[in-house]
Amino acid sequence: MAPEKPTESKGILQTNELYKYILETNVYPREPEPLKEIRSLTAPHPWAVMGTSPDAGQMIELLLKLVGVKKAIEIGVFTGYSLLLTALTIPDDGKIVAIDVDREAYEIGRPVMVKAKVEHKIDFIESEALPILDKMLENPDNEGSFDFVFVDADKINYINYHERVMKLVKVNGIVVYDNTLWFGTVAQPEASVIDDLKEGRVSTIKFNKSLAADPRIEISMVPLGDGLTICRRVY
Ligand SMILES: C[S@@+](CC[C@H](N)C(=O)[O-])C[C@H]1O[C@@H](n2cnc3c(N)ncnc32)[C@H](O)[C@@H]1O
Ligand SMILES: O=c1cc(-c2ccc(O)cc2)oc2c(O)c(O)ccc12
Repeated sequence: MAPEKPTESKGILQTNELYKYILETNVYPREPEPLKEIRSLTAPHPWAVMGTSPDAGQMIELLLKLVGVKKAIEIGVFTGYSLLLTALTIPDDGKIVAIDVDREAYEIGRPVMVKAKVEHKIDFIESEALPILDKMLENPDNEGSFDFVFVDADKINYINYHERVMKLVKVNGIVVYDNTLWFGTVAQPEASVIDDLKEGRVSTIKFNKSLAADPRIEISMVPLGDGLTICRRVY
């Protein structure tokens, strides 16, 4: 049986009704209007499923506030749900470096960021993420200077992003990786996984193992959306 995609479906919860219950009681009533607007602008996009789910977004918002994030990096922007969420949450003099190869998708959400008066906090860079992270590391001022990093891009590069991100985030800073359950396939035998998900399954399993063995971080894997792994840089 093909795995269900997580948006508007139950993810790893027991039922879709339970997921609907969580959204309707806890999430939608508190979701800021500009985020609702980005969701509806994104809905017709053929890859709308990639947008951060609002329940995962709520958890990220809580983390941003708990840590008091001022400087952030986002790898994987798409139409900008998580980017706008971050921009709305950090203070007016906060900054987010947001990297994505796809400017067209970003342009779908950008008018909402302008209307919400948060665009001045955003530095969108249209590029592959790895060379940008390497370039950022050439400037010693960037080392250990970021409070928060959200990684939600090509899963096969998560291992490569992690090494760079560990140098950019400060001690006690937070890094969140999305899709660390990869549609539940990380716990399924390869033979039962559809071809489209096989490559992501292998890289996600390898990545999860490497995080679990990394002494520089404390971690918690949260079964929200498609799985979020929250890491705190310890040293
Ligand atoms: C899952 S979507 C991001 C969703 C986004 N965080 C949101 O809340 O809507 C993944 C994004 O990663 C981007 N991407 C994929 N490979 C990339 C790479 N090597 N460098 C930069 N961006 C990449 C894609 O263009 C896509 O927009
Ligand atoms: O269905 C997807 C696909 C992706 C994805 C695939 C390949 C890339 O290079 C980047 C992203 O990401 C997703 C995602 O982050 C999500 O939360 C749900 C679905 C998908």
